[in-house]
Amino acid sequence: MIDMEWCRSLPKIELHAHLNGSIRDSTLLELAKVLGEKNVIVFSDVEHIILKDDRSLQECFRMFDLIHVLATDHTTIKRIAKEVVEDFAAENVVYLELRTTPKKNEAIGMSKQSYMKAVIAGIKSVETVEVEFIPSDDISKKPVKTPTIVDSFRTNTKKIYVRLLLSIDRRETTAAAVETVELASEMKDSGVVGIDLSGNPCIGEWLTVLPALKRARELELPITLHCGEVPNHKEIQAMLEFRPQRIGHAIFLKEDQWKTLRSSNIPVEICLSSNVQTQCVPSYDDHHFIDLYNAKHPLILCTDDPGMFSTSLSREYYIAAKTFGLSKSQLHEMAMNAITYAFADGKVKKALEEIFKDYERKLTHQ
Ligand SMILES: CNc1ncnc2c1ncn2[C@@H]1O[C@H](COP(=O)(O)O)[C@@H](O)[C@H]1O
Ligand SMILES: [Zn+2]
Repeated sequence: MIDMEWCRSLPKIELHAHLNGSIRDSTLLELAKVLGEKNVIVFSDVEHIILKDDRSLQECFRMFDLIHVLATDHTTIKRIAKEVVEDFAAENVVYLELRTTPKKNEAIGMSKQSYMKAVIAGIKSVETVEVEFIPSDDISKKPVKTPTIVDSFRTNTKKIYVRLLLSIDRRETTAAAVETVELASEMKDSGVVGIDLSGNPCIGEWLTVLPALKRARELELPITLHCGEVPNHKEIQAMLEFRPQRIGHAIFLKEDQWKTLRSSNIPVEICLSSNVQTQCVPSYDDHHFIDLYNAKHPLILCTDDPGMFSTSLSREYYIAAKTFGLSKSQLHEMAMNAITYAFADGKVKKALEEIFKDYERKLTHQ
């Protein structure tokens, strides 16, 4: 029988998770309390908003504006990055491609660079699990031999690979978007593996961000786009023609756009809870996951915003199993296939394949 425990024990690959959408409620409440005491916000109003379930898509973006008020400074960003990695690792996520929008805030001396430095400091300060983040310098500094990821699984100590995507917010100007892309390129040796386009899909124009995405392509940075979260067919068309390495969501595609997607083989990051809770998809049963799955289209189960939608990657696998009647071996295969679509290099992918092989070996010996 497939239960949550089984889904948790399965090694998993997360390719679509936003840092500020992955914050624990308890941390948000704690941050809100501090700002409430300083009279920056009214705690009781904010408490109610944080604990609310089932937000519409537009309510989500209002919530993100609030989160960005609560989690502004470097210290808080560092703390959040640490907790988010620990939480994913606790779900047996063995490779996490975490995305975040580098933010500038002159009032507190924050630049896009210093924001990212705080994120990286957070990842490096994780305590509950071994983090493989920037292998070359990290490992050479370690005095004792670190176990390989396969060793870790044999002894049940955990290890997680973490890589970063820098997000462009659709509200940003072309210049700000280009700045993010240039920063991503500078940070290729610091764990950044690609670019994401996200933000409120009702705001911003494709042509505003296109120069930045073209620049990313010139710099050989893989790209993933939030595509079709709202029925903007002209934009969906332009995005598909751009041929990104991956897309997220892919909800409101017209018949001919489905055909284009299918023949393009662009992998789709599927976020079941996110799509249903925001009412972009009426129910799990109606989700396009199953059409893509049956058509053997490349897809990856992801959380989007586990904090915002009170979910986890294990739970997303469980929902897929329950809704679409998938077997253990189908879930296992889907989790393993995600390796192919990660933006990490070949060496990391090989190590991840080993983890899955080892997991299989363990299963057959049980
Ligand atoms: C629900 N579906 C979604 N659609 C589009 N963009 C989303 C999103 N969920 C999150 N984001 C994007 O991620 C930011 C929060 O994380 P970071 O501050 O970058 O770490 C949001 O402000 C939004 O731009
Ligand atoms: Zn997203």
